[in-house]
Amino acid sequence: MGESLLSRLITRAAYQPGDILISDPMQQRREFLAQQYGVGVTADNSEVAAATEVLLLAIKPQVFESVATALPSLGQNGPVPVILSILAGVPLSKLERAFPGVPIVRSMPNTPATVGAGITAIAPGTQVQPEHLDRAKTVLQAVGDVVQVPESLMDAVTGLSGSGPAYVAIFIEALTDGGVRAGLPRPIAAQLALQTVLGTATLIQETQLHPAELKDRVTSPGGTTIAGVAQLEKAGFRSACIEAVQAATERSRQLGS
Ligand SMILES: NC(=O)C1=CN([C@@H]2O[C@H](COP(=O)(O)OP(=O)(O)OC[C@H]3O[C@@H](n4cnc5c(N)ncnc54)[C@H](O)[C@@H]3O)[C@@H](O)[C@H]2O)C=CC1
Ligand SMILES: O=C(O)[C@@H]1CCC=N1
Repeated sequence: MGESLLSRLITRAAYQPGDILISDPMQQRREFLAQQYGVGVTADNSEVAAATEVLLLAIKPQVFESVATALPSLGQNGPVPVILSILAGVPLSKLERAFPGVPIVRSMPNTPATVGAGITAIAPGTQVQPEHLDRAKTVLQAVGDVVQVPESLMDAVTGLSGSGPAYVAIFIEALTDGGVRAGLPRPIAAQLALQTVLGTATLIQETQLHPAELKDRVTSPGGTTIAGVAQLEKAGFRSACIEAVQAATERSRQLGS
């Protein structure tokens, strides 16, 4: 996810590669990132503690405690940076205990950020002033839309839009398989499935139609669509989507505890 944000930030010239320093313990990753994006790299997390504007935390929640404990105090020799955390589940209370007095913005982006079509929810911590929030938004708006939510809703956001690209990808893959089963060559089925999802999302976005209204317009009496819809309902498609978001939300809560 860190690389998704990085690639778009550089493409949009929100930051110059020379102004970015990335710390990663894997040599292969460091070499790849330096070569691909021209950014500075280090294996020493404490070097990123010298960040002056934004310190993006993009590690796994499971290693947060050990990484945070090993970092020196932030802003020792200059301005205190805003910490922008994208960690699933890790609450502001835990982040603020690890970095006392530091402005922290908890956020949940998603992978369409890579192509500037992401959506990120943010929740500011207790030390965050309007200028800190602006700084965080500048980073995140370079990769898509930004919405602010109460922190209590961040796990639900993680279950929906954070994890959602995987659900949609499975749907596209499954539609493609359906086309293949119905006799279409796979490349054609894949193109039809992808453009159907993309086109429907764009149609709903541009017309502001309620999804149910669009469904009704496609569904001719006694026609093909209602036959397909009936099968989706029989297989519990809606329930599967609702339960998927719920399970991911609960997992997000677990990761932070
Ligand atoms: N993958 C996604 O779609 C999204 C992920 N996130 C969050 O982003 C974070 C990263 O997730 P992914 O990108 O999926 O994982 P990832 O495994 O692809 O990336 C984690 C990176 O952290 C590095 N790393 C491991 N230990 C480290 C340490 N001690 N110090 C510094 N770097 C270290 C790894 O080498 C790797 O490059 C997680 O907290 C996740 O909850 C948030 C939104 C969406
Ligand atoms: O699967 C995960 O834990 C991360 C958080 C949201 C999307 N991917």
